Formats: sequence, structure tokens, C-alpha cells
Amino acid sequence: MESKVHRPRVVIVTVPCPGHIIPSTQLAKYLLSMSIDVCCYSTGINYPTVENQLEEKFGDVRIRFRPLITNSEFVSPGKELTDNVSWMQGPSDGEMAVRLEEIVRNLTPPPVCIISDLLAGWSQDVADKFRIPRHVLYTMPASALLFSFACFPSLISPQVAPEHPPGTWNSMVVTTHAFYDYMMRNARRLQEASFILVNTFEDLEGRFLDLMRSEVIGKPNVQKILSIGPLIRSSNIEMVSAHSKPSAREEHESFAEVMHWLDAREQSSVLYVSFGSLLTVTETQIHELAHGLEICGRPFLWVYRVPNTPQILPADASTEDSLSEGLPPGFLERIQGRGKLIRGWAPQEKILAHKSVGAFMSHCGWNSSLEALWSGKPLVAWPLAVEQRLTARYFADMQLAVEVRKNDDSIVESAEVVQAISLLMEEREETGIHSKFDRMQELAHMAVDDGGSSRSNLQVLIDSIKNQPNPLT
Ligand SMILES: O=c1ccn([C@@H]2O[C@H](COP(=O)(O)OP(=O)(O)O[C@H]3O[C@H](CO)[C@@H](O)[C@H](O)[C@H]3O)[C@@H](O)[C@H]2O)c(=O)[nH]1
Repeated sequence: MESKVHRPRVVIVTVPCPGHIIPSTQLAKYLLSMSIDVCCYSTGINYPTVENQLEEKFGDVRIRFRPLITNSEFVSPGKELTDNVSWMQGPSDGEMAVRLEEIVRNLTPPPVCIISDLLAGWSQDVADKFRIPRHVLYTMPASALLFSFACFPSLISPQVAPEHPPGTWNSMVVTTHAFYDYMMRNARRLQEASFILVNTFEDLEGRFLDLMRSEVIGKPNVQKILSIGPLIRSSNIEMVSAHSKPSAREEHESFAEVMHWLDAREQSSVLYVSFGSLLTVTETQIHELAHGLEICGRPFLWVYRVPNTPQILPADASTEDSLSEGLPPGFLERIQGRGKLIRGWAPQEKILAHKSVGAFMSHCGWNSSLEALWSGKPLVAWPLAVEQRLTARYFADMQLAVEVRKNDDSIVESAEVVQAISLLMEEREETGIHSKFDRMQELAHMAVDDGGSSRSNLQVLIDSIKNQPNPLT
């Protein structure tokens, strides 16, 4: 057996959002399966209720992202969070870098590289200090990466960035200057990375990847942008063997109840509705959606988040009370027996794999979109923020989704909800979506299988890690 002493070690850094922790964890599991040690850290606020849901095991190894800063150090009386992203980024890039530097200095054996999230650009400074490569794990689609490069020539040749968010980007991304600044700061560090590992696959987004390889990087044959996805829980090749027993989460009563509810429904009859782990919609929008679900007459499973909670914050996995808050009066009674709402955290990857689920109404977060593809559940695309509109439009163009239309007040009305659902679930043959989707599902599986494009790219990463001399030893 290979001695542990000779195993190369990698430091992985991410931000404390499920949409980033989940793909980072899958990469960690893959590296472990390739006899590479991993040490995992996260920035910002540590939400134990969320993280308990996200902890995974590889054999005896628990994969958990340790916070670089404790909550009490970060937020205390007099040190409140000042904007809607600081919970994600931590106190400052410099502070995060100092803390990671300290860790790297004391690790034995030292890491041969840092793999860090697209939103942890500051970790490039730490990698430079120790003269080791930094690879970026890009958890959004390749279309968003191309969009960043195309919108901001300054990312390619580092000149001054525009002072104000340009219109398109601003309307897509969000809202505040703090968020814009955060995205820009991190995007600027992309070019310095050794590899940009994109959680996608060639058959889905090859056109964007190729454009970047030739137009942005200017060297189509240089391996810098590597597609390595779908990097999702269900695609993790090692997952099956590592999980011989159900996890505590799967044994949880509410998990079992959801699965029993689905078991009792007809094949492909259920619409699954979820807008990811971070975003909420307004009460007016909730009412339109609820009304639409009520009149469409189909079974549905809705992961419900109360409106007007802070707009961007991880779902509190412990919250299961006050299910009716924000819903139209009498809604729960009227949908009894046909619709089910879940508050808190849903076992999404298992729900999507269930045979009773026929379609997925989603905000088009990239992980959800990949999970839908993986499990063959076509999308009602309902983008909310960040890069999600790019995905919704692309999937609709590729005939992988039906995109909802918003009215002039940016509301999706109940009639539109009904129409989109019926187009996707009743007029299956006419839309052509299902056959396109089946083919893309097949290609997604092939990408990570032996000889697939993502698997080969992962091998490029593994080879580089294993051949990387360690300047610290
Ligand atoms: O109840 C829940 C809610 C979420 N999830 C999982 O959490 C992840 C959520 O990720 P994603 O679908 O990408 O949505 P967000 O949480 O909104 O992700 C953020 O991060 C993504 C990756 O960078 C971006 O694509 C999104 O726009 C951004 O909002 C997925 O794996 C879901 O399966 C669950 O398992 N249960």
C-alpha cells in the first residue's frame, strides 16, 4: 500500500455557500480517490445548520470545510455585517490571505498547490508567496466565465476596471456596488491562475470553452481552461462505495417522509420546485406562483423559503416551523393531498433521481441545472440573479428548458406558471425538449465516464499535482 507520507497534499478553499461547497466537496472526494490528500477551508460565516447537511464522507475521512475565521471573531457587537456579501467574503481579502498563509506555513507535508473558488481570488497571493500554483474551481457555467472576459477587457489586460457596473452586468449580477466590487476583484485574478477548472462538460458548453481558449487565452492548445464536470453529488463516482450506509441526513425523519410521499405518486407526474439555497422572491411573486401551482392541477413538491428574508443567505436547515408564512390564505388546505411543501433543506439530488419527478422548476443555479441534466428532469427555467439568466436563455435555446416570461414589474404571473408547466409536462412530444434532454443526459454521464472529456481533464489535473515539485520541502 502507498505510504501516506508520499501522498501529495492540496489545499482547497471555498466560500460558505452550498452552491460552492458541494462542487468543492466532490472535487475533494475525487482527489482522495486518486491518493491525494486534501485540507479544506472556507471564508466568511460558518452556518453550522447548513454545513451539517453538506458534510460528506470518503471512506473514513470526513470532508468538512473549516472556517478560516470564527463567527465570533468576525461578527460581534460593534462589528456587524455592512452589506449583503460580507458574510461570504470574510472581513477582508488581506485578512483571509494572512490566515491561509499561516495554515500553509504550518502544514506538514506542505501543499503542492491551492485549488480555490472563483470568489477567493486573494488566495493567489498566498500561492505566489509559497511559489505553488493556484487553480480556480469555477462553479458557475462557462458562459458566465466567457461573459466576464467579454465584458471586461481589463480582465485580459489588467487595466483599470469601469468605475460603475455596466448595465447588462449589473442587471444580471445583482444590485449593490459591494457585490459588483466583490465579483470584479475576484474576476481580475482569474488570468493569474494555472488551471481554470470549470464545472461543466464539452458537449454542453464546448462552444464557450473553445471561444475562450482561442480568443481570450489566445492559445487554443494550451491546457488552461479544463472542463471537469458535472461535479455534483450524484455524479461522484466514489460516492456509491463511500456511502455504504445511509448518512444521518438520509435517516432523518423528514427525508424519509418526502421519499414516501414521492413513492406514492405516479411516474413522472410530480413537478419539483426549488430556487436553490440562497435566494428568495417577494410575497407578490410567491402568491402568483402558489396560485399557478394550485390551478395547474399537478402534484408538486415545493422547497419553500419565506419571502423577504435577507435576499442572499443560505437556507437555515433547521427552520421547519411557520410553513404558512407568506403564502395565500387557505393555500395549504386547498392543495392537501396533491402538493407538498418543504421548509429548510431538501435532499435535492435524491428528489431529482426519483422516478415520480417529471420536471424541475428552477432558478437555474448552475448546480441545480447540472443536477437536472444528470437525472434527466427537464427545466422550467426561472432565473433570479447572478448568471442564472445566461443559463436559462442558453438552455431554452438548446431546447433543454421552457423559460418563464416576466411582466413589466418583473413578476411571473400565475397564468404564465400554468402555461410553462403544461408546455413542459403535457405537451412533451411537441416541444422536443424531452428527446434533447435525454441525449444531453447521456452526454453528461459519458463526460465523467472512462475516456470522457471531463475524466481526461481531471487526469491532467491529477498528473500536474503528482508531478509538482514542492518548493517548501
Ligand atoms: O434544499 C436544498 C437547496 C439546495 N440544495 C443543493 O444546493 C445546491 C445549490 O446550488 P445552485 O443550484 O447552484 O444554487 P445557488 O445556491 O443559488 O448557487 C449559487 O452558486 C452557483 C454556483 O456558483 C451559481 O450558479 C448560482 O447562480 C448562485 O446563486 C445544489 O447542489 C442543490 O442540490 C439542496 O440539496 N437542498
